[in-house]
Amino acid sequence: MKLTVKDLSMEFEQKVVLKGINYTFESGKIYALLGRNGAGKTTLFNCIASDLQATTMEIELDDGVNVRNQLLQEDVGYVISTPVVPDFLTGREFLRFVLDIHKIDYTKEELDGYFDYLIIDEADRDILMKNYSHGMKNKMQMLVNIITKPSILLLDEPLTSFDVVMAEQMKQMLRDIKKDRILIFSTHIMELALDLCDEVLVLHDGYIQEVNMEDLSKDDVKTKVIEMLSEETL
Ligand SMILES: Nc1ncnc2c1ncn2[C@@H]1O[C@H](COP(=O)(O)OP(=O)(O)OP(=O)(O)O)[C@@H](O)[C@H]1O
Repeated sequence: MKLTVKDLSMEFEQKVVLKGINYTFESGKIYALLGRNGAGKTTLFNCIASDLQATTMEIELDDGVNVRNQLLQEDVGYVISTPVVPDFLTGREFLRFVLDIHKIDYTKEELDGYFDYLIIDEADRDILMKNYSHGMKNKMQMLVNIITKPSILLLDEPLTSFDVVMAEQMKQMLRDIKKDRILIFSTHIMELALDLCDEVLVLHDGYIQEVNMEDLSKDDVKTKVIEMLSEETL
């Protein structure tokens, strides 16, 4: 599967944030998106997820059989660092709701299996999610995206609230699912990008540049990324 983003620009009233993004993302790889604060990483995700109307953008999704020029809502999963879950539902009610609307059959054991997988304590499964910690809300958000299997998964700094055990488990899960999905992962943690991701992309001055990592050590890549992000303009 391939997702091609062409001529993506995004201009807010006072500021041009994205000037011309052209890139083809492929399934089987995890892409790290690095950029300075305010570079436009979230804006880029919002445009791909149609949460924002880009000023200009063309899209091509090639699943190997068909090519489409529009993304459907179910094509894109979006995990944001500040998770939004319905506070008035318990974790179990929310999960049931998600499974029901996606017409996925489940037994009580399978439902508990999802919570077990995410290491959500039995005592927490039937309390309102408004009482969940930030990390627990994030887990629920991640779980929805595991269950619904969107072709494109946008992850905006998703691991920062997870404890070390959960973060490792999530990294492994992302490696496991990358074969059939396009995964784009924004982070400020360079070690995480280099550990988890197959390609490193730098968003700077409104454009994306791929970091050629061939024959480079991790330290060399880090130096290169910092140099790229420090440039006044590309
Ligand atoms: N709805 C909006 N209206 C006006 N300006 C916006 C809007 N959304 C984002 N911006 C501006 O776009 C720029 C990019 O913001 P964005 O959140 O995409 O950056 P980011 O790379 O995700 O930053 P960070 O790493 O700090 O999270 C910022 O200058 C921001 O103020």
